[in-house]
Amino acid sequence: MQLELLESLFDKTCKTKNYTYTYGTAGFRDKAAVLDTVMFTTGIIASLRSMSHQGKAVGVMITASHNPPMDNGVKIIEPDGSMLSQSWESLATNLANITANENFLKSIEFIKNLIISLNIDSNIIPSIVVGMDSRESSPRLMNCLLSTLSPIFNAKIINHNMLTTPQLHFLTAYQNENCNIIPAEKITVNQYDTNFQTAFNDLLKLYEIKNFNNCFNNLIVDCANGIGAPQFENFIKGLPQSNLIKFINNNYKHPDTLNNSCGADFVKTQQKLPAGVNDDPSLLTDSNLYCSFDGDADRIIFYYIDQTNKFHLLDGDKIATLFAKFLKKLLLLANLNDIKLGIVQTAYANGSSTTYVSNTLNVPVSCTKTGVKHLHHEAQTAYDIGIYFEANGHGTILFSNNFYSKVQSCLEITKDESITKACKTLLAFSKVINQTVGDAIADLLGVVATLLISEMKPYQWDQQYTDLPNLLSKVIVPDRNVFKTTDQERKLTSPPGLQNKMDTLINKIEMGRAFVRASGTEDAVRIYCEGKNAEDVKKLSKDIEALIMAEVN
Ligand SMILES: CC(=O)N[C@H]1[C@@H](OP(=O)(O)O)O[C@H](CO)[C@@H](O)[C@@H]1O
Ligand SMILES: [Mg+2]
Repeated sequence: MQLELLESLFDKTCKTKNYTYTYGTAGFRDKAAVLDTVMFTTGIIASLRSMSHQGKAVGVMITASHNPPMDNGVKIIEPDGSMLSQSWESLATNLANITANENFLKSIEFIKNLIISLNIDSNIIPSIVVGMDSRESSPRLMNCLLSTLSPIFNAKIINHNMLTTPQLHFLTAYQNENCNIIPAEKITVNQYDTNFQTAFNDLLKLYEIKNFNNCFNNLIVDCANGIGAPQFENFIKGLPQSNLIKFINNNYKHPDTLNNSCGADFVKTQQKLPAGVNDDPSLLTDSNLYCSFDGDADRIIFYYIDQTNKFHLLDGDKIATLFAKFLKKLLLLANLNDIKLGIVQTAYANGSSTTYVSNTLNVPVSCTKTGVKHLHHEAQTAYDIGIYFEANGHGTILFSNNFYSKVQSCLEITKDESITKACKTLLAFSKVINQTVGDAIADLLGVVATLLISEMKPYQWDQQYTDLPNLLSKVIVPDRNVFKTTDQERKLTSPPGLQNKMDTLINKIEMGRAFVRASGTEDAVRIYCEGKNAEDVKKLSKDIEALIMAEVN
């Protein structure tokens, strides 16, 4: 390990100094112009992480998801495909800030100490799997990321170039799981495609479904002008009825259009159709199902329009309840009552969805802090089938070992046809889902399969419960770090006194609920409000915004 090369390698690719990086909700995110240094140090941290896992492959994805085109970011993926262990977040942040603000001897000292304290064998060769989204800055930042890997660590690098975040999560895990049978350099996105195409086709075969028109005429996919466009366009070549899928906002070769008036975040926060749908009147009918990916295709939300052209959102909460109802029915059919099914949400989940899950579906529901890493952890530890979704469409389902062994043994002993079919469906469905992370493509397959098997149209799916009117907005403040929260981010502890003032306003409106927290991905403070009446919600949101502005100015 040639750590003395650090400074000369840095000077070749990076220039940002005297800058403080923070680790946000999903890794480092900032203006692309200042990210060179943190990319450089992330390559080092990823190598050390791989070495601490005996050289197993660790993934690094360059993306800023739903953020505007001039932003970018980076996240590290654990060998099993999950997000970087939280105990390493501060190590990654410290190395970035030492390198940006002190001399290189300090960075080298930090790395050496880390190797000693974590008992890392420095003879181990790290293995790194990298990918990036379609942003203009991504290739330059990739260069910074890769710059230390060969000269310092002699690392094995698999570069998948442009692909979606969940594809990289899946392929990182896949490479580790198959390291004895498939050489790493033979692993491409084709393995991802084949895996999920086969899973989806196998599930539909169980029900002999050949025609999708019982549920929708066309599926309109808004790709946010991001990397999801080429990846999903290629993917659908292996699907039946792919002629029913129409693309909008698939202009990924023009990165300046990324997330611009389109994509999951736009549609969810604006609660309206994205750009591009109105350009072609033939796309606008009440018999279509619509969906939007975000910029790196790890989120998806659905929507439809009714006969009066009114827009109806089917967000992450609706996806979670659709899956919960479907899976619970299968568990009941198979008498698998000891498999624990539950839903994990954040405070942004619509209050109606939480009531519906607890009171109508009779399914347990947990609430965690914002950020997939928190939901994922809860789903994994609390349930055998842990369905987790953020309201914005970021989520997946985790199936435990207990789930697989119970379903498998039920399948082996039963002679009952309907129990057999329910068990086979559960197993096949679990393969359609990307269990490493939320995945727009895999979640889309899961939703379409559920609708087809349940013979449900979008408006019938929507009938599960009615969303309470709600509003998500953001305000820019001089220092968002003064906003500190407790109770899974539902209550402010700082600035002092602000929560009490908010409570007085919230208590005035019927079924009022609101909270404020600092964003972990943008330089802003988010305000969420809901209540029985849309006008009250609007007013509450404005009043809270005014409180915040009075507090910080
Ligand atoms: C309200 C909201 O949608 N917050 C998003 C957003 O986080 P913030 O910390 O709120 O900026 O980006 C995260 C990463 O994509 C996502 O996990 C999260 O749900
Ligand atoms: Mg994303």
